[in-house]
Formats: sequence, structure tokens, C-alpha cells
Amino acid sequence: MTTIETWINNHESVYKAATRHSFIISIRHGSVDLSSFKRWLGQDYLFVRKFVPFVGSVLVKACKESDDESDMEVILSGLASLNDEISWFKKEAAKWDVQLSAIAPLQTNQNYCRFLESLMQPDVSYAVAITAFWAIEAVYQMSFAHCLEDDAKTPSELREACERWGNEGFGKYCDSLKKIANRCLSKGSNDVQVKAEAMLLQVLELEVEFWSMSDGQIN
Ligand SMILES: Cc1ncc(CNC=O)c(N)n1
Repeated sequence: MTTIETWINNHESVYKAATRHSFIISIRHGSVDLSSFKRWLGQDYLFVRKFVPFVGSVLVKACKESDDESDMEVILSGLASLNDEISWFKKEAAKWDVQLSAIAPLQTNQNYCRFLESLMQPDVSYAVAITAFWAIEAVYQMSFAHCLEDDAKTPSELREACERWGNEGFGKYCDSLKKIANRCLSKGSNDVQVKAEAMLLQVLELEVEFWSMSDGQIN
């Protein structure tokens, strides 16, 4: 088993809570409250704008610390898709009459963004940062792919959102990130491994809270 597989097994309940949250299940069932979807849209736009500099910091770490040149290309493709994603959020917000410029980040979103900032510090190793990057992307991939399965009743007007993260290409990109993370972790010290596992757990918890915030359960 790879390091990440072992950790996912160790933290199965929070992993499931993050990738099969009631908000996602409600999209899959077609019973989602549209005010929740709009809240998610506005809050996630703000999150993604903070996620870009985090991914930039991972790219810088890869250039300095990686022993494999191809890591840079995978991370760069992630940044390129974030560029498209920001345009998509603007277009989608217009479609739903969501005024992005009027939205303030909710507390849960602020907490997550503060966590991203802590991971941007130079003393955070590449192995820890790339593991966080993989986890953040993988939660969205796993969640939205679930909304696109054959028996899903996802409303047609929400399919495009689900396809952004649930498509096959995004799945392959997440697999590439996972491979890089596992390689770095297998070479990492015990201290790096302990830090990375704790950080993975934190990402999963923050993702659960982000869904709960979107669903209006918390602020
Ligand atoms: C809260 C959250 N987590 C993960 C992602 C997926 N990464 C980039 O889009 C996202 N958009 N929002």
C-alpha cells in the first residue's frame, strides 16, 4: 500500500465525510437547495482566488526541492486550469445572478484560507505542501464525480459545475498529483510524514466544514 492509501484507510470516516457530504448527496439526488448552491458558488470563487497563490507556492517549492522535472509541468497545468476556473466562476455567477464583488468570505472560508497561508510558509516542505495540494483537489474530484455517476439525478443546470472537477481529465491530473505526493513522502523523514498526515487530516476536516458552510449549516 502507498503512504496515502494507508492514511486514507486510517482516516476513513473523515475521508467519507469530505467526499460524500450531505451537500454533494443533495446535488446527486437533485434535491439541492439553490440558495445553498449559490452560496457555495460565491464562497468557492473567493476560496479559489486564495488557492492560486498557494499553488504558486507549491510550484516554487517543486522548482527548488523536486528531483523530478516533470512535477513542475503537472503543477503548472493545475495553475492553467485555475485560470479557466476563475473565468468559469464569473460566467456561472452571472447565470445565477450572484454578485461576486458583493460577497464577503464566511468564517469557515476564512479559516480555510488562513490554513492555506500557513502552508505557503517557506519552512513547510515540498512533500507536505504537495500532499495538501493533492488532497484539496482530490476531495472535489471524488465529490463531483459522484454526482455524475449513471444513477445520479443531478439537475442539468448543475452538471457543468460537476463536470469541472468530476471529469476524467481532472481525475488523471489528481492521480498525477497523488503519485508525486507518494514519491515525496516515501523519501521524506519521519518528521515530514507525521506532519503530512496531520495536515491531510486538517484538509479533510476543512473540506467537510466548507460543504457544511455551503449548505447553510454553519457560517
Ligand atoms: C473548498 C475547495 N476545495 C477544493 C477545490 C478544488 N480546487 C480548485 O478548484 C475548491 N475549488 N474548493
